[in-house]
Amino acid sequence: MWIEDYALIGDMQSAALVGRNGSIDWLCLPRFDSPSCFGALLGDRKNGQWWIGPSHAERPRADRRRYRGETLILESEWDTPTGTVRVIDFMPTRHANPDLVRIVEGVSGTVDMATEIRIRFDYGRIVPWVRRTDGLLQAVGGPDSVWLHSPVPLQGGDYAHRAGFRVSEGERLAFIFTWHPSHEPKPVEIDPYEQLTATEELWDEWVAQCTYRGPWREAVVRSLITLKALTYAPTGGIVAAPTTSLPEDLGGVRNWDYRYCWLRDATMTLDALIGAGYLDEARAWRAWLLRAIAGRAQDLQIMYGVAGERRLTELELDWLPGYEDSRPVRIGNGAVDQLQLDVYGEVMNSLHLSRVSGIEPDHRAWTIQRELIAYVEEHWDEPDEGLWEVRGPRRHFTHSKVMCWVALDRAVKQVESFGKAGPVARWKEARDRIHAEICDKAFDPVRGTFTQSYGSRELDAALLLIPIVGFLPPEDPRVIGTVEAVQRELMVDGFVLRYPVCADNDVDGLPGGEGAFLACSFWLAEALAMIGRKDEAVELFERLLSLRNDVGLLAEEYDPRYGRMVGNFPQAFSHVPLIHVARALS
Ligand SMILES: OC[C@H]1O[C@H](O[C@H]2O[C@H](CO)[C@@H](O)[C@H](O)[C@H]2O)[C@H](O)[C@@H](O)[C@@H]1O
Repeated sequence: MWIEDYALIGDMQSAALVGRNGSIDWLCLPRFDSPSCFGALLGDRKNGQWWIGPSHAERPRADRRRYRGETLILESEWDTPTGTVRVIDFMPTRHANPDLVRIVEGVSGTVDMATEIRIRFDYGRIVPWVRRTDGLLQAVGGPDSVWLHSPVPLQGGDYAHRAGFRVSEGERLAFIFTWHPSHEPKPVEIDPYEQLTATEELWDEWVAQCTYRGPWREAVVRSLITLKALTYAPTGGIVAAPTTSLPEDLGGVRNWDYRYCWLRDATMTLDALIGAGYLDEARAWRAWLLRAIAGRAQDLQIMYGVAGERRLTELELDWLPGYEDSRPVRIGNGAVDQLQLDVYGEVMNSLHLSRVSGIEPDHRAWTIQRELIAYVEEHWDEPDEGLWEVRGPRRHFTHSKVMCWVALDRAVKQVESFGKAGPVARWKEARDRIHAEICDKAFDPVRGTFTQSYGSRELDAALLLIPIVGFLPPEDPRVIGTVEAVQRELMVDGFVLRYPVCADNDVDGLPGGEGAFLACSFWLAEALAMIGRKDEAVELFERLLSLRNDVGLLAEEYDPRYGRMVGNFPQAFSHVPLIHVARALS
């Protein structure tokens, strides 16, 4: 199954990937970052999978797939020689325990169906004990337990459970899969049809708040729903993606765990949500942020767990072969210990935007912001790992310095526009010093472009953010020169690489290549619009929209070598700039 063959369902605490053939290949419970109980995505069906589909052929692909209206309820339909059948997949809003519901619905004629379920806890490693209790199937392994309500009798064998059944026009059969801690009593069973209605209403109400009215509404709304699905409702934290180790380089080692809250990705997500009218999410995220980073500014991390956890130790799961043999499969993320100075700018910018959008002030926020600014004043001139989280040596990344400028600039604006207290003259002086140093050390006057780091020749697509964050005005020749250099040197088949990745260029300290980074391609569209080249911007934007899969989802990257999406999926970092560009071009 290609990455673009998957659709997302979720309950804003975790999410599942459903394949085009009706197979659920990824689900971690009870949280996004819990061990998987369906892990076939990173191995095979023996690592956990639940398939439902017509049995006239070997696991046929659905003929049609869509989300029901503007919701996260997935409908897959198969036309078979004897009739048409629909499978409705969704995860109801969480009550006591997480549920996954699969309703098989006869659309016309009569269709022979089959199902096969293999529950494997702990990322495919634990084969549970399975027993029948009160007409349900219960699987237990360590801390995890699952109860499965099946409307048809299941037969066990070869460590799986299977059934063949028939569904006729107008008939509905509901399967309910409920996870709960294994030491607790049997969970209360939900009514799947009531939950279907409730889930639909929930999404309808949420989407009704969207303020975007431009020509790309369908793409914007689907992206917003995806971002909402990546929000961990109990805390307000936002994960970068619901998957780990979907490779950036098919068969390669660039496989990372994205089931955490990056300050960078989350602040950008929040800005997109605020821009579309979603202020409650902004309030919840600000509260999450203040709890997560509470303490000393020097202890700030660039990412946290969904509840603000700080220890995200990176481990390799050697029993999983990885997606299309892309090893290693990693959980945790070593980048947690990196110095990435840009996050200070992103956090300051986001809190500034919240205030500009009318979100009521939180007195604790300014105290923390002042601590962050003090840190920036002391450390902005240090080398760091940068927003691309390079695993090579630290450098003076231009983007990091620009974002330190942003941090101070927004602090000054907080004082000047909102009457906050602070040493504004000192901050202005530091801000201007950083500006001057960047223009002096990161600009190549011969090629007329900013470069990735001080003194380097490499380009970096993050430089496209220079006009977007207001470091220089769009009409500045240095901005135009940088945009044109990115177009000349970083574009492959109409999309943008984040920086040159090739054998003789070890920018990131990792072997192998990678695809075009979708966020960067959107940034180029936004920068083109800003410098007045709107037709080119629209053309690039439309090209990017055409990469979305049949249900409107984007991974982190697109690899023109294979014409496939690569990297974790769906990725907030790709959907966020889609929303920004649609708004900018509208
Ligand atoms: O390229 C190496 C790094 O790749 C990952 O980082 C990328 O994803 C992050 C989450 O979306 C994003 O914030 C960052 O800008 C991207 O470069 C990975 O998480 C890192 O561990 C890895 O070093």
